[in-house]
Amino acid sequence: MAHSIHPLIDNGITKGSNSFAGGKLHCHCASDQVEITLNSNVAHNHACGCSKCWKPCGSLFSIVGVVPRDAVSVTANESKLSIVDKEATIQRNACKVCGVHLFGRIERDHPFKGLDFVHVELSDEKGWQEPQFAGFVSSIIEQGSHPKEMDQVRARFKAVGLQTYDVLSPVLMDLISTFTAQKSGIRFANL
Ligand SMILES: N[C@@H](CCC(=O)N[C@@H](CS)C(=O)NCC(=O)O)C(=O)O
Ligand SMILES: [Zn+2]
Ligand SMILES: [Zn+2]
Repeated sequence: MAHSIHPLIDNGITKGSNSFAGGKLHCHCASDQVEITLNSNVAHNHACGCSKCWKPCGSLFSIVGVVPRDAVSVTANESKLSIVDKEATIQRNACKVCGVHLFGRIERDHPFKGLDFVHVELSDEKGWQEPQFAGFVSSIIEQGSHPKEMDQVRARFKAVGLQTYDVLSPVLMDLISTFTAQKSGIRFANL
């Protein structure tokens, strides 16, 4: 298949480092780059096929992970940031000039509130957690991928050892449903 899944997947996955404690992200501008400093590695790093997550040019998927929002600071050119869609659950802060998304933040009541969504390929440092799974895989059809190519796309994730899901992984879906249940008044013993 001609299409790139994502540069961090296409040629096999490079494992991250458990001792890696963060680094800097930069947008794609040639000058006056927006710079984000992360004082943490990412968790739940994954490929996302949805239409809203930022993808590098020519790739079918985004790679996105989370960090505690307290670990995120804008350290240069903050004035170039703007929120892509203020109504979305994840408020994606993008560079107004190059379009790269620097971080996504949740302000409403949500199981992932307190975590920011980031793309570690925007960093030159090595050691970031490697992708753990692929989510929202079927969503690439909504952006024009042919339905008959989906088996091939899923096979390419399997070939590098990643499970594919059409929403999120079971761990994350269980977290979301637990939050929803607790909000409705259900109490779980021994959680
Ligand atoms: N099929 C839809 C799925 C969009 C979607 O639900 N994306 C997920 C994964 S990032 C999400 O949590 N979205 C919340 C948001 O974008 O604010 C699309 O591709 O646009
Ligand atoms: Zn930029
Ligand atoms: Zn997404």
